[in-house]
Amino acid sequence: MTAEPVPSAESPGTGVPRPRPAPEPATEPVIELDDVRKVFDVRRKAGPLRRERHQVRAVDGISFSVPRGEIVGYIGPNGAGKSTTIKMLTGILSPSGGRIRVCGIDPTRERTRLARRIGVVFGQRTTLWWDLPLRDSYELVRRMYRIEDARYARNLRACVELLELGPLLDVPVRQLSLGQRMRGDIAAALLHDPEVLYLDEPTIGLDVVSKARVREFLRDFNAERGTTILLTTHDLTDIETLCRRVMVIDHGRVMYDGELRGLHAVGDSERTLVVDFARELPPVQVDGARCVKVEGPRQWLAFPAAASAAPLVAAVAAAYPLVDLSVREPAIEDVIARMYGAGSSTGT
Ligand SMILES: Nc1ncnc2c1ncn2[C@@H]1O[C@H](COP(=O)(O)OP(=O)(O)OP(=O)(O)O)[C@@H](O)[C@H]1O
Repeated sequence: MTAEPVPSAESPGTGVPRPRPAPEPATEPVIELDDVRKVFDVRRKAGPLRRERHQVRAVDGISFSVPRGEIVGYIGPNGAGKSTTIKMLTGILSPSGGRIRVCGIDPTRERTRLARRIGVVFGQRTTLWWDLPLRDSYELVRRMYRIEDARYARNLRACVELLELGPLLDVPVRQLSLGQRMRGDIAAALLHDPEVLYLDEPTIGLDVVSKARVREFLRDFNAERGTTILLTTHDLTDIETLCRRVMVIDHGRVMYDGELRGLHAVGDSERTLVVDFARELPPVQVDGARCVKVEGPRQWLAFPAAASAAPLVAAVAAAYPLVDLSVREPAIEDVIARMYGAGSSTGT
């Protein structure tokens, strides 16, 4: 955030300097929700000729704030209320109650003004023009947002370089692979320099290499530009790589708000060390882990997700003929299920 210099001021007619307003703190919230609710009225069949009205509380009293520059993981089971929250944050849906401010703007009242300050990427849908080459889609984005030439050229150059889009610029969107299209979509959302970026499942369906590339780009972009990011995902590695803070939503309420490590501790979840030995061995015995599966020379060792893998790797390597290893994260659904088993909590 750029702090504007505060001009000195005098009280009218007195000549006595008025106290200056305090400068905004560096951690000024850029997203603020206070007791936000969204109720949908739906009609459902109650007989051959009868329909009854019914209310769905998609978001049921959510309050949180996100300081500028933070990346927050916004996770939860299907139907938890994540997309509804994001739609309200963009102004697509208006809340049934409560207060929302994004960059100080009420999204419902000033949706168009807000659109210039936010970017949105939906992993399951493209915002690009299917039959146009990427370059032409970006040109349309430039006109829609009325981005000045110099700024557009600078941002396009940065996105093309960092997302490796150069060879793809003249390819019609429909001919791009899912990973290429996703990188194209992310660039489209960033050309107008948004302060806030909403990412809804940005790595869904991508292969391991494409996922890693997208995550690396987002991490670097956030570090360089200080863009605030709200990330919805079912992939725990997205969260691990990008977010210090995670919020778990269920039934339209915040069930957890804190560090991922804390969520693991609450849910008592486990990671798995997958080890390949030089030969078949009986299930290995090491402190802090238990062997949960053996398949030929490969074994799966479960250990507490909040613990470091390093001592375990050292112990296995010292005692057994190790050839290769990898660490697998638990599925988000497993972490949340274990969290419910332990009783819900707030980590902040
Ligand atoms: N337009 C709508 N009309 C009626 N009900 C809706 C509407 N949109 C969402 N809902 C309901 O609100 C609840 C929350 O839905 P929402 O799409 O926000 O969940 P979600 O957490 O994004 O789920 P997913 O992970 O599956 O995308 C669900 O019960 C859903 O059926």
